[in-house]
Parts: sequence; C-alpha cells; structure tokens
Amino acid sequence: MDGSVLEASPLSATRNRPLRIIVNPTAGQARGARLKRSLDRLTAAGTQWDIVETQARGDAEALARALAEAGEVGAIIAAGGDGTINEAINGVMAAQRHGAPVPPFGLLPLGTANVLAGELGIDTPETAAAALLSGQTRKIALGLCETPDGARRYFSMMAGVGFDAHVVAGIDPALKRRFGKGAYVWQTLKEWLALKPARYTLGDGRDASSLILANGHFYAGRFTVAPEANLDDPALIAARFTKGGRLATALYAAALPFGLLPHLPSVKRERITHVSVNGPAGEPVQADGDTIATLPVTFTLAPERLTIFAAPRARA
Ligand SMILES: Nc1ncnc2c1ncn2[C@@H]1O[C@H](COP(=O)(O)OP(=O)(O)OP(=O)(O)O)[C@@H](O)[C@H]1O
Repeated sequence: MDGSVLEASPLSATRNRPLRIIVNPTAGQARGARLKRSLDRLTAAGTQWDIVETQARGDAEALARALAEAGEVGAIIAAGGDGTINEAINGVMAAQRHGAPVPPFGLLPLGTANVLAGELGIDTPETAAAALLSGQTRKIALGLCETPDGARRYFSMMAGVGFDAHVVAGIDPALKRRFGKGAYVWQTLKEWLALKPARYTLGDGRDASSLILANGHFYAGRFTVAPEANLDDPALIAARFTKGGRLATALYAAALPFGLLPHLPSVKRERITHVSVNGPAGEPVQADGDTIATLPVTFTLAPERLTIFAAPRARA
C-alpha cells in the first residue's frame, strides 16, 4: 500500500505534449473568470494546453476515455464541477482498466461545491494551476458502485442512498446555476417536507434510513460526515443513519454545518471495502453529487487507483 504518496514529476512528460482540458461550459458560477485565472498561470509558466468543451452530459467521460486511449496528451484535466470531474474520472479509469497507459489526471474546479478540489487542497484557480505546474501526483483510492446488470461507476468523494440521493435527484440544474449552494438548501427543505421514510437493507442484514459512503472526508462542500475518511486509505467509511422520519432528518441537517453529524449516536460509522444495498426499486443512488444508478447496488473499494495532480502542500 503506497499510502500518501506524492510522486516525482510527470510534468516533464507534458513539456512536449499539451495538457488537454475538458471544460463543462455550463458548470457553476463565474466559471469563465475562474478558468481564465488558471489558464493565465499555465500560460505564464510556458505550459502548452488546449481545450475541448462538452456539449452535453456524458461527454466528459467519452472525451476523457478517448484521450486516455489515444495516449497523445501529457495530462487529462477536467474543468468543471464534481459531476464533470466524476465523468472524466470514469472515462480515464475505463481506459486504464482496459490496459491503456493513461496520463495523469488533474482538475480545475469550476463547480458549485468542488468537493474533490477541496479535499486535494486546490479549490482556487491559482492553487489548482499550481498543482498542475508542480507536476506532483498522488495515487488516490476510489469507490466503485456496481449494479446487477454490470454497470459500474467510480466515485472519488462520496456516494449516498436515501435522503441525500433524493436531494441530488430532485435538484433543478437551472436553479443550481442561478443560486449555487442555495439551490441545495432549497431542495433539502422540499425533500424534507415530502419525506416518505424508507428503509434500506445492507448485505449483512442490517438496515438504515440513509447511507453515505465516504472516500474523502469533505461532504456537500466543506462539511464532514466521516472525519476519518482519507483518499489515501484503501477503504470507504460507511455512515449508516439508523433513524428516519422528519424529526431525525431535521436533526441530521441541523448537525451537519456544526460538524456534529458524525458524533450523533444514531449515525454509525465503520470502515468497509464492500457493502451491498437493497431497497425499494427505482430508489436513486448519488455519487459525487450526481445520480448514477438506482437500487440495488454494491459499493466496493475500487481495485485500481487514480493518478491525480495534487497540491504540493499535501505532502503531510
Ligand atoms: N455541456 C454540457 N451541457 C449540459 N450539461 C453538461 C454539460 N457538460 C457536462 N454537463 C453535466 O452537467 C452536470 C453538472 O455539471 P458540473 O458537476 O460540472 O457542475 P456543477 O453542477 O455546477 O458543480 P458541482 O457538481 O460541483 O455541484 C454534470 O452531470 C455533467 O454531466
């Protein structure tokens, strides 16, 4: 297990090969200005880059996979929110799984929550560009969500079943673009008012009113559900919410901003590498802030790691 490794610079490999930046032109707010701030840094450092824009959902994955398989670029960079970054990671990992010697992956955060960027310490345009220029990479663990029909989605930060998956499934993209994080607050309130308590069964027979699988420790911005979760750790932290209903859900929502959620007695956390989850058919599953599947699913620690540009100060 290579722990928290920061590796020697692969950026030398990019000197003659450009960074290919996959941009979601609809992500987040103030995306143009944020992207320009990063690109200006790269240009000033003499780094070659070029941009390809997504046209629709799913494009980032297809583009990242094609780039990784073609092997002509020095690095694949996703510029967008966590959804676009998740798609690009899935594209890169699909290529890696099929044997392609994929270049390192990087990100420029342009989204609403930018949870992975926060976890990597690169949530400003300048720190994100500095991470690319530093050339240091880290091999991070990933979670994997699989369905009985063989579909598989990797996730870098978190996945969820239950209340948070409903919030993600219900959110209006136009509202998110206009009001940013406020759209999540609004959707949480709507889901809470419409709450129909459900129970989800885990493979070992235990159940939960909601379940969150954390790979990194940040959740929904800079909140925390599993403080011990760590991208270097070859495990996921499963947070099982044992109580349901409006009262318990209100308590969970109120505890989150104060950092108290992980410490509530009805929130049970454990380190796992595998868990299957069943529940009412058609129930949504979210990963990295987008709906990726419906129940039943199995979550595992992915056998592969992702090589990703990391902040120099992550050498802790
Ligand atoms: N050109 C596009 N047009 C419409 N949707 C797109 C496009 N490119 C990507 N998407 C989709 O938009 C969704 C949201 O994008 P993204 O995650 O990048 O930004 P965000 O939602 O503002 O940020 P965050 O996920 O951090 O909250 C993703 O599911 C992605 O697949």
